Amino acid sequence: MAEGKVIRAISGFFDIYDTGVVRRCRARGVFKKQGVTVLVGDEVEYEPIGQQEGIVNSVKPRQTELIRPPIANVNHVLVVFSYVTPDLNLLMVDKTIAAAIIAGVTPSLVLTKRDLASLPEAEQVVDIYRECGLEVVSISTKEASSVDLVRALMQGKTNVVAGPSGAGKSTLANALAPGLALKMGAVSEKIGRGRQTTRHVELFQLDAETWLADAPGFSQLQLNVESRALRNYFPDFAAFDCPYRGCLHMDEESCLVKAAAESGQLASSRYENYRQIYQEIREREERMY
Ligand SMILES: Nc1nc2c(ncn2[C@@H]2O[C@H](COP(=O)(O)OP(=O)(O)OP(=O)(O)O)[C@@H](O)[C@H]2O)c(=O)[nH]1
Ligand SMILES: [Zn+2]
Repeated sequence: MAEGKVIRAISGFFDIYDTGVVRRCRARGVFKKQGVTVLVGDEVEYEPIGQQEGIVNSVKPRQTELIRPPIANVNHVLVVFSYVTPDLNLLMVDKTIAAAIIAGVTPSLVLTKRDLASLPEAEQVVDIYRECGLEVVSISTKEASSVDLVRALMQGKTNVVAGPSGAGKSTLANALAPGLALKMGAVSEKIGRGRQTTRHVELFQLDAETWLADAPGFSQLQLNVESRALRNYFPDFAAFDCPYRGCLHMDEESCLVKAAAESGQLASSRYENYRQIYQEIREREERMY
């Protein structure tokens, strides 16, 4: 039995990559009955048929599974935001980082348009997220040295890019892999400003161990978490050991996270954004029950 990786799914067929060769495969007939799904990113066992085809026999257990975009085994999210045009929105940055951690995927922060940003402001943001334990790069997408920094972050991982429109995601993809960006560019032109639904996730190989998922129309990961669990996905809060173990870091008198934000030991934006995201999830929960 051979093993490979699903890099594309097209109307009932799965393109399986195995040591330099891509085969168009079908899934075993019983998959449907057994409720087995095959996702892009899945590691599978397959039975080769001739040189170019095969049958997928089994799907290996997934490390991670993103729901939107539907993709398996991504282990790294490049969270791409620009300093300016559009202006950096730290609430959105914090949401995206939390969403990645909730999905079990490591986030790294890529701050673009460094050439247009003011230096002290830029350094402050970099510091906030390094304090959270993230890898942070501050780049000008058009400089080769910047692209090398990002490439180093991605090395050996299965990567997906998340970030708002205009942050420089396509420009970055173009610099990383010219062939890929051509495809991405063509797509975004066709779909214009509208929400697209027809194109599928696809994995592109950057080198032997490095993959980049192209998920058209995707910019924001979903926050699949209960309000009371949100605190577990702000790793920088763990340094402050609130006496009340169930502390939600909201309005508890003895909260050390809140105190740290007030004294400047913790970035106040991180704490304010936590509160905001907590409230948003609470409101969603209240509407549900
Ligand atoms: N000055 C400067 N401009 C940049 C940089 N990176 C990207 N840009 C420009 O910013 C604009 C938006 O870049 P895109 O790569 O299209 O952004 P995107 O995130 O792919 O946007 P969507 O396709 O809408 O999701 C383009 O005009 C780029 O040339 C940078 O580091 N510095
Ligand atoms: Zn607390």
